[in-house]
Amino acid sequence: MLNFIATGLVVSGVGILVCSVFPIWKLMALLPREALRQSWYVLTALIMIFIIGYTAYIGVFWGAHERLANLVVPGIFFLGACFVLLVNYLSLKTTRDIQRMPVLEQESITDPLTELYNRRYLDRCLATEIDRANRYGISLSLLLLDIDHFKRINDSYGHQVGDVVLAELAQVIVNSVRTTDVVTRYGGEEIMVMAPSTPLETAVDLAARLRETIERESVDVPAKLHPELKELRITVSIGVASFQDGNDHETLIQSVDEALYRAKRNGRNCVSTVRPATTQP
Ligand SMILES: Nc1nc2c(ncn2[C@@H]2O[C@H](COP(=O)(O)OP(=O)(O)OP(=O)(O)O)[C@@H](O)[C@H]2O)c(=O)[nH]1
Repeated sequence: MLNFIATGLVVSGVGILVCSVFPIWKLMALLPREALRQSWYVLTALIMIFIIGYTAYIGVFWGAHERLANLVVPGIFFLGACFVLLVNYLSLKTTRDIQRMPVLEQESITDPLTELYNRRYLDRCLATEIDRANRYGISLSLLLLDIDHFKRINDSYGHQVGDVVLAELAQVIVNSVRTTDVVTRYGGEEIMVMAPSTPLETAVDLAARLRETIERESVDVPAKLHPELKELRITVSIGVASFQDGNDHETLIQSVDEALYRAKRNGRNCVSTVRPATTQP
């Protein structure tokens, strides 16, 4: 009976060691060429030597396990094999997690529909830019765009068409601003552009240019979403606000929100600031 148990432990150990090679193969496929591969080849070679050693042990000590104490070595063999499997599996999992980290980080700051940055990212960037503006006296402006009567588009053509409109609008905006500007999906159909080193007048010009471009360009609607509707035209209202000494995050956001509200109140499809000046189409 004890011989049977000892053989069972060692044979199971061999099986576990064989299995422990698979995580290494998978892990090596994930690693960049030659990076650390040598070490994993050495580990694989050691596992092969262990397997030979385990097998030799069975042959040499066949039928020699008559006392309970004789099970200590087969027991250690078995647990050693479990240890190797666990270490290899955890190494594979850790490597996968590390490789996924940049993807997860990107996903956590990206809006999936528009592929713009999300509000979390804006808050982070805005805090940094406000610090910079405060310290070095650099200008900083925000533009808040809101699609006019977007509810009507959703109600008339469906939410999927609304989603297409949002995604295309996002691309138009991204293609129209500087690469240093940060474009984010701020809310449902609101898009915020943070323009560092941009004074109010320049930001208002940018907003006017964006408004015109959006009014001029039509949104292509895929036939499968709405067979009769090939293209759709939209307009946006834009609020603009700039950083002034002593402004904090909340005040700046409140100002741009207020400016957008003014633009809506002034009849939509226009640009407005918290100051009285308003540019009409
Ligand atoms: N398709 C789609 N619609 C959205 C999304 N997020 C918000 N909305 C819709 O946006 C609409 C916003 O409606 P309102 O706040 O009444 O604004 P509006 O109709 O654009 O009117 P004004 O802003 O006053 O010109 C609602 O119908 C929301 O359901 C989205 O991700 N996809």
